[in-house]
Amino acid sequence: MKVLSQNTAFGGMQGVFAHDSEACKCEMTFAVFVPPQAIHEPRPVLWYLSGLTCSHANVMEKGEYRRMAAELGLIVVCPDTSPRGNDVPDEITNWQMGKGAGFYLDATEAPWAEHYQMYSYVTEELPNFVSQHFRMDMARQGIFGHSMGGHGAMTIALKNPERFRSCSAFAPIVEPSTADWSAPAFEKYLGADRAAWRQYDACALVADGARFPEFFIDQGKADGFLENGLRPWLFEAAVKDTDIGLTLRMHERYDHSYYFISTFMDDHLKWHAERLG
Ligand SMILES: N[C@@H](CCC(=O)N[C@@H](CS)C(=O)NCC(=O)O)C(=O)O
Repeated sequence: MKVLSQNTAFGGMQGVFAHDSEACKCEMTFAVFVPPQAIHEPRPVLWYLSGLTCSHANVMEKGEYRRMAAELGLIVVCPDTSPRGNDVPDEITNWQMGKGAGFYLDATEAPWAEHYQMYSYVTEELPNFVSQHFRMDMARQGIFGHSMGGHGAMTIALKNPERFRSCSAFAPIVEPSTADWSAPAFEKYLGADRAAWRQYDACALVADGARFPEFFIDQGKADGFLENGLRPWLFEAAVKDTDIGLTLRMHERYDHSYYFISTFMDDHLKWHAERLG
């Protein structure tokens, strides 16, 4: 593991690390916050998945999670949003495809499939790797994220309910297979057969029988992507006649930015801590 930076914060450690990923066939960078309690005992792990155009750094710099994570004793891991490097295909002028837009899926179509294996990377390779380096209690894992990362968190929780005890999201894309800003990417990554898209779509997963005990979603009403990209009411409708719990908070005046995320970050950390023990 390459140490890119390590800084003391709130008695714990904020680090940025890199490693060679087999799944993505490139070097991947990720951030880990280790709370002071992890010096003495393994602590619960919270995975934060970021949105389009982001790397590990956006939430680390603007998410304001460290004070509360240190207080609650939560390890927070922030992966990148796509494979990186000169060998990795991209659409340079399209921020909704390629680098920074991995959508937390395993691509099956050329030329994307060779590197864009973000589902396997985030659910298998990275957890196996980081748990060897930090004092993590892997029996207590939660997952959350923003926008494309909210989609990632919700689909990963629905597909792995035995693994995660808690899931929440800021402004998630709840039905990416029908949203303007994700359906074109799904077609390129997964091909034209929409049946293959359903495993990466929270609403479709619920319709197909996937279950997770409860979700917590915060959404700003002044978010410019609300109507065409995010549409949390679709998830509300999807879970309506199921036993899936949903706390959906719609906030006047808040937009899609990290000003919104950081405002409600403490609420999300507490939600997870209550369920992770
Ligand atoms: N580049 C897009 C905006 C993309 C965007 O808002 N990305 C969100 C995630 S979907 C984000 O977190 N951006 C990085 C940041 O705010 O630090 C645009 O010009 O409309």
